[in-house]
Amino acid sequence: MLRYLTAGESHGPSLVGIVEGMPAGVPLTPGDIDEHLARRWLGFGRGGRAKVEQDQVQVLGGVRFSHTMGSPVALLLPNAAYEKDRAGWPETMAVGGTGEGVEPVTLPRPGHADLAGAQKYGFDRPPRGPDVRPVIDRSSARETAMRVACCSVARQMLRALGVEVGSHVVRLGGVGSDDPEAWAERRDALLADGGARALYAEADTSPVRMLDADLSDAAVEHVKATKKAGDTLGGVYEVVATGVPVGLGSYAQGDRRLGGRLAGAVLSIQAQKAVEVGDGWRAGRRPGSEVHDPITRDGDRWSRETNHAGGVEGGISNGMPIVVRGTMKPIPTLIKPLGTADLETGEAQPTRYERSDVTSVPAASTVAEAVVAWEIAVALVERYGGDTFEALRERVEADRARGL
Ligand SMILES: Cc1cc2nc3c(=O)[nH]c(=O)nc-3n(C[C@H](O)[C@H](O)[C@H](O)COP(=O)(O)O)c2cc1C
Ligand SMILES: C=C(O[C@@H]1CC(C(=O)O)=C[C@@H](OP(=O)(O)O)[C@H]1O)C(=O)O
Repeated sequence: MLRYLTAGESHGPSLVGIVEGMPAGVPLTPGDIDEHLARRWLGFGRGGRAKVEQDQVQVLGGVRFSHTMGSPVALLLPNAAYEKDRAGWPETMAVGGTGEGVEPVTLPRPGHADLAGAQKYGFDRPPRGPDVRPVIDRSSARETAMRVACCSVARQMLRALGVEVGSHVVRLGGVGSDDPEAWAERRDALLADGGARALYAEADTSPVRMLDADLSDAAVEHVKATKKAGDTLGGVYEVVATGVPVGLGSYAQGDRRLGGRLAGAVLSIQAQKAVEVGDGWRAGRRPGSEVHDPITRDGDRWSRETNHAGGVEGGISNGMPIVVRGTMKPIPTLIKPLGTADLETGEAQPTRYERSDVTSVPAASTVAEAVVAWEIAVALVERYGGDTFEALRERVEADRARGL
């Protein structure tokens, strides 16, 4: 069984991660992980923290001679912010510190985890509060850096099997579209050329990870204007996986269905509010004759004329590219104040602004890539078994030889 856990606070010393169940023999270097960590920082609209962090992972266990060993892969990612950002913090906010001199935060932000988290863990009242800092520190999407690192281990396994996962942003606030027909031609040309890796490489050349140059320019202007207005933006992105074998997931139990697992993974990312698989919402508006993909026999392979299903039928991968779209809400920290109330006094107050992203949709798209890759890897190891990578690959190749 493949699984991972992350730990660590956004303004603590480090993030840590453990990836358990990776087969022995997967090629892996720290650079393979750093590639995706750097991609997570791409994207116009991020705030001051982007200038502080230089994410470079340390691999502390589970890898020797640039290959996994079947033992847990242990990862460490120091937070540069801990030392660089706030003078005096490391001492007073350390595990054994007193918090002295660090002002508590008592104005919870609408849309962030502040209030619900403080109520849940008792930081809304003495003796632990009122102070939402501990909530901010773990609910922060800083955690996605370690998630990307953990999932990158799985991506290396997938890559060695010819499976790639990529993404691109299709809407930033009011700019872009939710209709896949608007970008299908460009996307499919890239996929035909170099699979999902070509898709993400092309998206990475845009400051907002959009494929269309005019839209990309318009989105940058939209982010600038939104920032000037003291506001924030959400958006929509699409994740595509290519080279996925037939037969991952199952209809046999609800929790084994691939669509649910992919959707759950995307919604597990901070600030993600909706997911579509294939045609998604549009499938509900169209007759069956325009939604179901005609089956064809292509040489020794079964195929589909179209891919409205997004590569998943009956909760199982069907060999077509897997297509998932996610919607991210706007960032909850705004320069323009929102209404809140002070945890100490209950008095109505406007929110207070500290540095923040204006939009993080481009970053979120890379995190979604990572978690989609992870779910595909989990389903792949479930189907093919995974003590050694060589045995896994042999089984995948045997299936491929019979057209799966
Ligand atoms: C990559 C990424 C970066 C984010 N950056 C910020 C940020 O700078 N400021 C902020 O208030 N929220 C940011 N968020 C959103 C919050 O993390 C998120 O809204 C919060 O954890 C509450 O969780 P929820 O939105 O899932 O309810 C970011 C989210 C992601 C995925
Ligand atoms: C640190 C990251 O994102 C952070 C996510 C985040 C939030 O509230 O989710 C708030 C901001 O952190 P800070 O308050 O330190 O500026 C973002 O920068 C990261 O992506 O690595």
